[in-house]
Amino acid sequence: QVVTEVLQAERAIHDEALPCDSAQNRLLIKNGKVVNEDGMVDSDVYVEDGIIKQVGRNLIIPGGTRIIDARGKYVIPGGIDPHTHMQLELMGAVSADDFYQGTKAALAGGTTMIIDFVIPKKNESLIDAYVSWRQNADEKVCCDYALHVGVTWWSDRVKEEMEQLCKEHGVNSFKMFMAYKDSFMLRDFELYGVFDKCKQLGAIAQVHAENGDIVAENTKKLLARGVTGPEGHALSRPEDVEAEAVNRACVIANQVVDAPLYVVHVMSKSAGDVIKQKRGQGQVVFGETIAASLGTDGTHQWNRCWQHAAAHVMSPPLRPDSNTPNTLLDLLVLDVLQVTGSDNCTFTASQKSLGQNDFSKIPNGVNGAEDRMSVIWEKGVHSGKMDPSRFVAITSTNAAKIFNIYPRKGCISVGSDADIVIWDANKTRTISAKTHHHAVDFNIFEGMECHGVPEYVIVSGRVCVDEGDVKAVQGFGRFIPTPVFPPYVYSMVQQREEEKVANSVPSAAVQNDTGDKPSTP
Ligand SMILES: C[C@@H](CNC(N)=O)C(=O)O
Ligand SMILES: [Zn+2]
Ligand SMILES: [Zn+2]
Ligand SMILES: [Zn+2]
Repeated sequence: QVVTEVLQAERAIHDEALPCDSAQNRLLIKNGKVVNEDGMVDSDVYVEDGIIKQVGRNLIIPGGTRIIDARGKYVIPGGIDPHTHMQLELMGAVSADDFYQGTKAALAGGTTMIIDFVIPKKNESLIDAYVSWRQNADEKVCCDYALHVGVTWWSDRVKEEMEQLCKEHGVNSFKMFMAYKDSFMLRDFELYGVFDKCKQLGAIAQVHAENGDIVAENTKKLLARGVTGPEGHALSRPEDVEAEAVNRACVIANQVVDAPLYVVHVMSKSAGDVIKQKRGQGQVVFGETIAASLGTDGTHQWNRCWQHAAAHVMSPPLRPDSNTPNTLLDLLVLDVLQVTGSDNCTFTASQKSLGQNDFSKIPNGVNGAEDRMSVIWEKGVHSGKMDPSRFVAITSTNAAKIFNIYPRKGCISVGSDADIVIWDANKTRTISAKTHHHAVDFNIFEGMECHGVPEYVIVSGRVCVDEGDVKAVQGFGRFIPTPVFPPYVYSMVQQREEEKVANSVPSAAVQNDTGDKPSTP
């Protein structure tokens, strides 16, 4: 009851905050090339009251409409970043990008919606954690957002709260950690129970896939041998420690009988190969990789500058194999992986120094929310590996479909929210901590020149990046509920269930005339 009142009160405050004077209200985007995941067309887009009202040529529009000339530019759906950690308390620090600065940075890069993670402490109520995340986010976000919820412990109460979150609070996805032993990690039998509950609820089960026991043992051994630097982090959790957990999560999800699975931050070829194999066997499993794994690699963890190396520490680690970025891009082209996020979880140099003498104490996380789309355009589209439609699919549409907010989000079509980016493919920008909008003094893509720059970023019809100038409005973003049973995820699962029922002829019916029992298969 209290929770509902808090949320209702917030929503009321929030809705007042949505200024919509007429000048902001009507927009016509002319002469652009509209790109959706299924194709591109030269077309104009008319927006009113935050909604796309018309798409086509020679549109009839009312006076007082602001006109943006998108000649020579792409008009794409606003990016959706399904993996952020704004102001997350982790390993003794709070991530530096809060919901204001982090979403401002996201906007600057062309992302118009984030999905952040509520991460309850062990034995903490999931609902209480959710309420505090909402209170932190609602008053600060500059773009729309949704929430995944972490399941960091397991009990009947957790089961009930998962159900409540799905039925009353617009949550349809839960993240389980197979690493972070002694803090968030769940055991296999617990994963089995959570996956089963997710399936009953029509929710998406997400996993952070690393073998937490092996990481813990390797860490002890490395520290005992005097390896305390950031390189120890990468050495403690090599690729096959990730791939093993991906495989185990898939096996458990399969044994739960077709529980859909979403593997977050796939960081290696080995993990990608497991997903390729499981999808090839017909398992409903989705793979997400992140800007960091596409734009840089793990060699930096051996950098002689401690701060430089520590700034690249995240989990699963960036891989020292310099072919990894290209391999993961190829998996995105092949639809082995479907989604790109940022896993934006930034810590300043002084926060990273908590692990000065012990790599296992370096707060895990890197930046990515601002640079995700430009990095992927440069590495994916400008390089000729994928076309603009595939870029839209992996940076926006697929996340919208998986988390069941499509076509409200993730496409340029009549009736969709007016979350639109006018994208200049010919313009370049050089990424730097000196110019980025993050709250940290380091950027893992420092010096990288990217083709693909957002010229305008429009959120619910409001121009929040205007000819490159970021005009973010604190608290303007809204919480977007994500409904259960996304067709993109569950239609195949439900079809198989029906088939199974239809084909499971009752045993009595097959009893032959001698009356003996049919032999069991
Ligand atoms: C805690 C969070 C961010 N940190 C990271 N990926 O290293 C995660 O594991 O996704
Ligand atoms: Zn994770
Ligand atoms: Zn340095
Ligand atoms: Zn994460």
